[in-house]
Amino acid sequence: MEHLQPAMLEVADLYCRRDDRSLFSGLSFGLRPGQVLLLEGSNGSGKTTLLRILCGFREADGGEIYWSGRPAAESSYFADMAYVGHADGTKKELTVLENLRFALALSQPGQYGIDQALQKVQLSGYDDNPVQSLSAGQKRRLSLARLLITRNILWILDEPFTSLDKQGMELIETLMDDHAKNGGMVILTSHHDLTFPHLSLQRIHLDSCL
Ligand SMILES: Nc1ncnc2c1ncn2[C@@H]1O[C@H](COP(=O)(O)OP(=O)(O)OP(=O)(O)O)[C@@H](O)[C@H]1O
Repeated sequence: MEHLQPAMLEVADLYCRRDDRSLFSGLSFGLRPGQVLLLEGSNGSGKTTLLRILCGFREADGGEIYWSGRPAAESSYFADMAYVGHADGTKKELTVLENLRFALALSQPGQYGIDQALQKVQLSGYDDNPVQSLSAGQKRRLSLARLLITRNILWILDEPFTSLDKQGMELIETLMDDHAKNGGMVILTSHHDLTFPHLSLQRIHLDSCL
């Protein structure tokens, strides 16, 4: 029955060039609640660029993005998605707690409260630490806590496993799994192999989208 459910995110015929070089063209895919899409491709193939287009940070050179059947810009798309990129998106001079409160002030509350989220990402006890005193992996965990405390449907994650230890990598897989089971969607790039036994995992290889 799954195929009868319409795609909530529909990307149609997307085209992007950079410095007179086509990065990808004719790129089309759909994503339904509960699905995870892994973007693969060699270095420089355009994975980050595609994610930045999906987040609205950059315009595509052609094509359309639809959310629930409407053009993304005319829908709740930008309120419904959350992005975690290479920069961790936190303010380094503020504490862990201040950063999360700040994120919450800009968004609707999500599934977890701040304390619960910090516990989930194993940052309990770091509430009053300035972000600049955290390790790279702890900063990455904090950016994941931000996803948990705010309401969002689509997670867009650029290399989320970077800087994480084995336990942290398993944690992300669990969080993505839980998010998908709750009807969420995830688009991510990763050079790591993923092992989601239960997830409906789609893969797109950007090297073949020229
Ligand atoms: N700020 C920029 N200005 C000009 N060109 C850029 C810029 N950022 C990326 N590019 C170019 O765009 C192309 C795609 O880069 P992108 O970062 O999207 O690739 P990627 O697939 O994410 O690579 P990686 O696997 O190395 O992270 C590359 O050729 C890169 O040189």
